[in-house]
Amino acid sequence: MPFENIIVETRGQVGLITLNRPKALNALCAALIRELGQALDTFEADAEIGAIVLTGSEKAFAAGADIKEMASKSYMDAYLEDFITNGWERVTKCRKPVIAAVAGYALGGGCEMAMMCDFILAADTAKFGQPEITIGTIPGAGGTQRLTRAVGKSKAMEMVLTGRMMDAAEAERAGLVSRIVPAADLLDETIKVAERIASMSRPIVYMAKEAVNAAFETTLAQGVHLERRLFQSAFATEDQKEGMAAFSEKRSPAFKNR
Ligand SMILES: CC(C)(O)CC(=O)SCCNC(=O)CCNC(=O)[C@H](O)C(C)(C)COP(=O)(O)OP(=O)(O)OC[C@H]1O[C@@H](n2cnc3c(N)ncnc32)[C@H](O)[C@@H]1OP(=O)(O)O
Repeated sequence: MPFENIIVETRGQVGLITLNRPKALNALCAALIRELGQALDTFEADAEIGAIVLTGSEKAFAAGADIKEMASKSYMDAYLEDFITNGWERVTKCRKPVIAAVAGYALGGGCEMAMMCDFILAADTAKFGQPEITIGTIPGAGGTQRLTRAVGKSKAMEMVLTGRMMDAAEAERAGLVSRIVPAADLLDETIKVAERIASMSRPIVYMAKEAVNAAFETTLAQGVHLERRLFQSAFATEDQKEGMAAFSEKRSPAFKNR
């Protein structure tokens, strides 16, 4: 499928989506968001793909929503098109794990898009921020909620109220990113991580992702209850039998995704 704002490739069992509007620092225009949704739909439907990587360029993962495109919207435009919900949250609906590989700027909607992924690997050049306040608005794609859950109220509030950026080291200390990788190795390392996930049992990966995500949506008791039921369900899979047999027989498991 031809895309104008993203590059879509596969690397073995990994689906790779590269945001590709270099002149606008990958600003997230409506067409890009539409294309991203189509690419995610394709990878979700592809039985060969076990994990997805979303990345940008060396200079920018994404510098936010396209300011020039949204500047003249009226309230009624924003309300009727459900501006920012529509399409943006597609990544949060993926069952396959989506990893953000972030180098350079991840600002505004760029930071929000990275946070919608399952986890973030950051280059040492990464800079995260919610600078919407500096252009007379507030985060509208989940930033006030996901950043607060990721780094706590104090840091999130400071960033949202001042627009200050966080570098990669601060983002790692605060728990926003899982780890930092030298910029030159970011994509290879992220694909390696995605390949490892893709080599695991697909249904078990889905269960694990569902259980971790529940931690953000439920009480502790409800989350632990869901985890227990999913854990018990794993015993209904062929892959649980295979994984545990392979351990005892000191060999690698051959998962069948069943
Ligand atoms: C999703 C919501 C609801 O939460 C809302 C948002 O996301 S609002 C957007 C939040 N993001 C920002 O406010 C960041 C805006 N960009 C910048 O502050 C700077 O571009 C920078 C600090 C990231 C980089 O600065 P610099 O290296 O000096 O490059 P520039 O010359 O500024 O940019 C190069 C080129 O890209 C265009 N650009 C950058 N960001 C955006 C954007 N978000 N929307 C549209 N276009 C963007 C910039 O205009 C330049 O293009 P030209 O004007 O030279 O054609």
